Amino acid sequence: MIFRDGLFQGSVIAITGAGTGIGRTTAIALASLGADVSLAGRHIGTLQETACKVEKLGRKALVVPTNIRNPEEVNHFAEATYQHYGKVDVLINNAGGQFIQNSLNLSPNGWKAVVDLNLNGTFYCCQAFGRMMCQQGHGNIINMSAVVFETGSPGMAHSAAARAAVVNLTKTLALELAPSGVRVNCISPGPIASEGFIHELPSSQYDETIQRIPLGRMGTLDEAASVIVFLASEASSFMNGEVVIVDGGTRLRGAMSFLTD
Ligand SMILES: CCCCC/C=C/C(=O)SCCNC(=O)CCNC(=O)[C@H](O)C(C)(C)COP(=O)(O)OP(=O)(O)OC[C@H]1O[C@@H](n2cnc3c(N)ncnc32)[C@H](O)[C@@H]1OP(=O)(O)O
Ligand SMILES: NC(=O)C1=CN([C@@H]2O[C@H](COP(=O)(O)OP(=O)(O)OC[C@H]3O[C@@H](n4cnc5c(N)ncnc54)[C@H](OP(=O)(O)O)[C@@H]3O)[C@@H](O)[C@H]2O)C=CC1
Repeated sequence: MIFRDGLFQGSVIAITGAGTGIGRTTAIALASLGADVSLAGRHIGTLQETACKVEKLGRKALVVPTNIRNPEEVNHFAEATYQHYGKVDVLINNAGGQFIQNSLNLSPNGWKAVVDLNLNGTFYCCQAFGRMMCQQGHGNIINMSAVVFETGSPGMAHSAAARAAVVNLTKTLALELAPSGVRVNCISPGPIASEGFIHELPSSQYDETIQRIPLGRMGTLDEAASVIVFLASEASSFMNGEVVIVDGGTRLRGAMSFLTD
């Protein structure tokens, strides 16, 4: 990490999807820079593994198993975090995902599950933590989109639509919450070599995906996490309602299809 030691000393940071991939890497990076963290996700086992790593760095970690598709569980995540730490400086809405399917074959429930996760879940978290941040008079929310928000993406209609909505939600919240001292930004990654992405990507598409990335490789977990760390830090203090694209230039080549037939 190129950030200075102790950058987040005294900060409390809540992260969703913190048991794996970009969320886990970000939580550990922030803890290594001094932050105490509150970790959410559905699976307690992976969250506890992240918590162990955070505690080995000498920082505190609260584990709150949460399905962000459920607004009551999200409210509990926010309340438990505030009760435990007394404040939250930054919320990172990292949890998300989808499955690849042709639009015409998507079931209503499949569409709903992905929109619920990526858009509604993000909104519930923004609302629950945003209320508390506005009361405390400061805060910083970082949402997760995906580069497909801009290009569209065959095989990802549900996710691309939800990610575009997250960008718009970010802008509206940036305007609504700014007078209360809360800023809201968004990161939009392209292909990042997380286990989740590699697992979801049909193996027959691996080589083609790499070829489509102008930098000739997928981004690393650290390369996604370091942009989130920047947005979480005061180095970005005059950024609000912004979308930071981290895709090695992938979007410049247009929409990427994930369909195999
Ligand atoms: C240019 C680069 C762009 C990169 C863009 C983004 C990349 C990434 O996001 S990388 C992160 C990768 N990680 C994931 O995507 C997580 C893996 N996905 C999932 O865990 C799931 O797909 C889910 C979380 C999105 C939803 O699963 P789940 O909670 O288990 O869903 P339900 O059991 O509630 O089922 C609801 C509904 O959805 C249908 N469904 C679920 N998974 C699939 C599937 N793999 N294929 C087809 N359909 C699926 C399921 O059948 C249900 O529908 P009905 O059967 O009609 O009830
Ligand atoms: N890797 C990439 O190329 C890109 C990734 N992204 C996005 O970045 C984020 C992190 O992805 P990445 O690290 O790659 O992949 P992962 O699959 O490792 O991360 C997804 C995380 O979301 C959590 N999650 C899923 N559903 C829920 C839910 N209902 N409630 C709470 N948590 C949930 C998962 O934990 P659990 O299963 O325990 O709930 C998991 O930790 C995701 O939003 C992803 O869509 C965006 C663009 C590109």
